[in-house]
Amino acid sequence: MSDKLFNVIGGAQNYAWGKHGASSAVAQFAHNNDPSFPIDESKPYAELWMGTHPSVPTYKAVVSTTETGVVTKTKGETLRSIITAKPEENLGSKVIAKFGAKDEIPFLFKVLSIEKVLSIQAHPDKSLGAQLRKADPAHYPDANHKPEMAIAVTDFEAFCGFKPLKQIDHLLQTIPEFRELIGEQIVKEFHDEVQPEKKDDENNKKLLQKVFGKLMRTPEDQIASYAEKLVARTKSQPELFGDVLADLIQRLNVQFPNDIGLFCGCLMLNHCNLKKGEAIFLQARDPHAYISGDIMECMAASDNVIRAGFTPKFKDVEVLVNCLTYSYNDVEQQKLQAAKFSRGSGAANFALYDPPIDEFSVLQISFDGVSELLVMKAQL
Ligand SMILES: NNC(=O)[C@@H](O)[C@H](O)[C@H](O)COP(=O)(O)O
Ligand SMILES: [Zn+2]
Repeated sequence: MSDKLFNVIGGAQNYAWGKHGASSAVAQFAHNNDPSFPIDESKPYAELWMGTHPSVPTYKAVVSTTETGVVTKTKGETLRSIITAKPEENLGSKVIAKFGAKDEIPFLFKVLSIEKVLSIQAHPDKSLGAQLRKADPAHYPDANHKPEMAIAVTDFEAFCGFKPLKQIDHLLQTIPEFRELIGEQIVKEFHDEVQPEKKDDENNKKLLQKVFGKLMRTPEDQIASYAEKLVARTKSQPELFGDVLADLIQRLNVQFPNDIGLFCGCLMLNHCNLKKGEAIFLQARDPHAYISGDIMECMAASDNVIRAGFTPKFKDVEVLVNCLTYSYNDVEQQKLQAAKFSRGSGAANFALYDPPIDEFSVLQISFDGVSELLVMKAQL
């Protein structure tokens, strides 16, 4: 086998929101790849990283077979050191010229297995990534942007992007707790001035930022008391929300009681459901939060996350409120359709997930359920 095609051993992240033990796709994939990977039923296995990001090294697997024919794998050198040793050979001059690095691949590839909702978050673009890294290196581990794509491996749900403005206006008009938190003046301004039919309109985005900013700057104790009333209303007047939204608020309230995410996520962001094989693409500065399911995720090589709700981790509310795109769209527009792969042939089925960025595309190769491979390449 070519020395350029080799098996790697990725690294797992045990974030609290991950599925536990062997129910986690992360634990299954890691153990299937490396039988010495221990699975502890009491532990969450949230992410499996494969890439050259220094936060979680990936290793070349050293495969050996014992006299009795048992295949064992041990960690060899890191993928980062292999690339650094021969950058031209391993990355190619075009990738080096395009992305400027000689010690890393331009993307990071992950498996995520989600039991509890992830943080309401966004990721910086390149200029903000560099600023955050310089200003706050403790919370921002690199200077890169982090556009990302999620491909559903099982049924998957997520918040992605702001709801259509008409839906937000309707919720502001009909849900007292939401209306009172935002305040009559902004609610009226939004209702009178917003023009939902206008796509990508600057004034619409300013009005949306006013609503979101007012909400996100509300003191936590005030949020908690309003959230308690909101959850009670989903039970006393579910018709105001619709069954799906009422259920979602109740379900996430169990995970993060009286959290601001019940307002900024459930009432302002699109609730997106993906079937296996469907995908969403999140530009830098798009608000999102993954809710449940197993996915393959590919992103630019970064771990910069700007959080503001549904999380015990560091929240950077002002940075988030000031950086978002405030684009708004319906759920279907958020999905990324797989394209035909013209160079594919033979018995396999090919699906190309090709987002509008340079760092990666993802090619899914499946052999009628026998096995599926996901291959990435930097677009040049
Ligand atoms: N949208 N998904 C991602 O960005 C993942 O790659 C991140 O690693 C997770 O969002 C991190 O989530 P927490 O900050 O632990 O809530
Ligand atoms: Zn994200």
